[in-house]
Amino acid sequence: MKVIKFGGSSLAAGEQIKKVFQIVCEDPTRKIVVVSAPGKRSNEDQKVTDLLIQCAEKHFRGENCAEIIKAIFYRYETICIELELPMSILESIKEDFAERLMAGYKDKFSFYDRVKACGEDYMAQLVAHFFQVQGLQAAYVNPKEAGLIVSREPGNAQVLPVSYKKLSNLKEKSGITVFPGFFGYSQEGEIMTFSRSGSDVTGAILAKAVQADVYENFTDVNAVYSVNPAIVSNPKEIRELTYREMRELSYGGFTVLHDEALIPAFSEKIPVHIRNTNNSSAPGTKIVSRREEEIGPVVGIASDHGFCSIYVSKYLMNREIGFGRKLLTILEEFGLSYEHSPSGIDDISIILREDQLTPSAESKIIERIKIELTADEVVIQHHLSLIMVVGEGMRHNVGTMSRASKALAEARVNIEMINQGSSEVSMMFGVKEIDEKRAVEALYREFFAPVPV
Ligand SMILES: Nc1ncnc2c1ncn2[C@@H]1O[C@H](COP(=O)(O)OP(=O)(O)O)[C@@H](O)[C@H]1O
Ligand SMILES: N[C@@H](CC(=O)OP(=O)(O)O)C(=O)O
Repeated sequence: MKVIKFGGSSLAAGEQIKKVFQIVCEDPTRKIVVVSAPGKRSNEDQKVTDLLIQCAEKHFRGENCAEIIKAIFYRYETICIELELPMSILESIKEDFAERLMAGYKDKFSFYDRVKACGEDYMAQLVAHFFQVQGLQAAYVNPKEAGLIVSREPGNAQVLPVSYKKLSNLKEKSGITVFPGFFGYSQEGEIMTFSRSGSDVTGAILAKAVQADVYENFTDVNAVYSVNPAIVSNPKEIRELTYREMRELSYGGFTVLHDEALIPAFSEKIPVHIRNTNNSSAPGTKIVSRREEEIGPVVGIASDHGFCSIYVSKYLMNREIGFGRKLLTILEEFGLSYEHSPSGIDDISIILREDQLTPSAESKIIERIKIELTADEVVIQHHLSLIMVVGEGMRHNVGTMSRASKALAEARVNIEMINQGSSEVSMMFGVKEIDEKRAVEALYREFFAPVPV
């Protein structure tokens, strides 16, 4: 049995949904279909999820949402027209939406989640209906009814282990199950979404629950490329990656797959196959435990911006028991999560996403570190990008770090910090945001091919 997930780009318009139908019909083992909300039809377009977020925020502020609601339903109406579906299906969806806006809520973020989840929920209902009209035995299944129970963390939910047993019953269902991605229900019965792009996570959870032979993730690219195609044009396609490599790369900025989507698949050793809805004959990229082909030392270079670093130095820091714990406790008390913490004898840097910090929190943090830890120096550096150079081959290959740093030096990129994961599968370079593109191009040139700059 295969679990097959289609991203927003594969569901943006009727034309795309017809391709989805063809793909599902091509293989009778494709039994569970996870869908996202309609994505962008062009670069200028908006994702339905983004429209829903704007709507929820406006409604929460007590502003008039008529225009934005119109824009949301225009997307579904267009799809119904393109698929020749009866407009009556939209009526029940519109009623449901009005109820969701009006019903009470515990807090702002759980209200947002209830609205955000509509994108996937309505898409799954339309897709199931379309499949039925085409003569396929198909049914929409709601995550609550199926037992997808998640933690009560609005916008950042995690699946609870209790879900798997109940979800495994989906295996027994006849016909095609059409399942909305991106959200589950808390134990109290509230809708909670995963973090953005979380339909990938739903697909992986279902693949684990039903012990699928493969989790197919259909998107709009022929493969996972060795570098983001928005940075380097026509980059090399990757045929096979290990779970570990893909997790590092997704975390590092390969938005093609959510980094948390690898965890359920990895624990059950279910291969993940990234494929293109617009070119289903392309071989795609397989993500597996062990790679047949020896590539490397580097398989991919990912990058992301929007980081800052808190640099703390104190003479004899290495001898002070509990220094790191106390520092992290201060950050914890401000509700901050951190990404990396490269350290030296007398100094340590904590790297975090800067959108978590406000200017006032920033000055309070600096003050507390200076006073409570009697630090000699505390400096926050903003606008950093992190570049992850990833490959299993780096573990038994000498000189990769020196090749990377030489390439960066030749491109006149100053390395702000370096960190090598203990697994030796990745190296991280912190650079200024303005240098990110140049740095990635230089590393790509060094490890893969010449890049016209
Ligand atoms: N290394 C990479 N390989 C392939 N695609 C990448 C990579 N890095 C970023 N992407 C982007 O990921 C996009 C696909 O992910 P996403 O937009 O979330 O698709 P979907 O709508 O199918 O969920 C691609 O169109 C591409 O722009
Ligand atoms: N629609 C949600 C969840 C998702 O997975 O979308 P996509 O498959 O388009 O990345 C979002 O935009 O975050």
